[in-house]
Amino acid sequence: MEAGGKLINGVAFARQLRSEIRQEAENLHAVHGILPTLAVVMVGEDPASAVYVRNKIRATEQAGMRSVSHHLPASTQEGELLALIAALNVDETVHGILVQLPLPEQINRDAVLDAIAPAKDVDGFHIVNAGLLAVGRHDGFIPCTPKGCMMLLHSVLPELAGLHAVVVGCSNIVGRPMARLLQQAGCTVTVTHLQTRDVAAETRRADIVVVAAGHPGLVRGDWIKPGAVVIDVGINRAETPQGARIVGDVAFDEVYPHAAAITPVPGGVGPMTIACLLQNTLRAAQGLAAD
Ligand SMILES: Nc1nc2c(c(=O)[nH]1)N[C@@H](CN(C=O)c1ccc(C(=O)N[C@@H](CCC(=O)O)C(=O)O)cc1)CN2
Ligand SMILES: [Mg+2]
Repeated sequence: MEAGGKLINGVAFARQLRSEIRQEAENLHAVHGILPTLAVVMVGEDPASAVYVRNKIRATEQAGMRSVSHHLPASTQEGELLALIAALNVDETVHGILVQLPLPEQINRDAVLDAIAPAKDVDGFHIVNAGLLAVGRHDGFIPCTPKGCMMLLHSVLPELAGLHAVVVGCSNIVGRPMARLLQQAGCTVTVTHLQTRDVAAETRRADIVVVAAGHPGLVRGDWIKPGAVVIDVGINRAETPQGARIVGDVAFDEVYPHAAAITPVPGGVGPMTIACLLQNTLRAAQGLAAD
């Protein structure tokens, strides 16, 4: 948290983490001759994905690691993508493989994610890594966004045991792994989803609210218990009177006065996603999944 403030600064946290990763990566290279290498695979022309992929490649190189980029056309068939992944799986110079999501609709996302060798699955989306997390084992890769959310939470709440956490949203990328991590940190966890009758009634009881719903401004001021910590994972493009902006799933101006600490969008969780990807890539190169 900023000194005396309640805004959780993901940019500053991620910058510090990236500088620590760079030192470790340089050490791995200097001492063991291993240059951590991330293969970044993108299919199609989604403009937001193109920005994220560019940022990941740049961040990898700034962290003293190597990236190899594979950009396939939107018409790519599943078999072609699976063949590329099979080649990357056996390429000993590649330690981490990332397939940017979303994929075009002719491609089965789960088939692709499960084709990545679990030891190179730095996104932590492979069913083996999801399973290891689900059963409380610490030797798999943890998905980058929930991993980053946990780091930000620990920065303002060193002890999470006994707290009540509510996770709004249950995607495989954020909500589900987030709930597992919170539970393993000792929280009592409620996960809300599209069928939840009264989401606000759940969040009002929470000490920690993590929102990953993909719905701009969903969480309002009166949904938050005074003193709760709020983590906003949403990234939504919105038209405002000031022009196009990125906004979260939390109505920030309403929630800010109630919260003890809150992540902004942009500048909260997003930068941590990329920093944690670098950390997972370093761990893959070190032959260690867990931290
Ligand atoms: N294979 C993956 N695909 C996707 C993931 C992922 O973790 N792995 N997550 C998202 C997109 N994403 C990374 O890929 C990502 C999104 C946003 C940010 C970020 O830093 N956001 C900034 C604001 C960005 C802006 O202004 O446009 C912020 O919140 O400060 C990083 C990574 C879906 N796909
Ligand atoms: Mg953010």
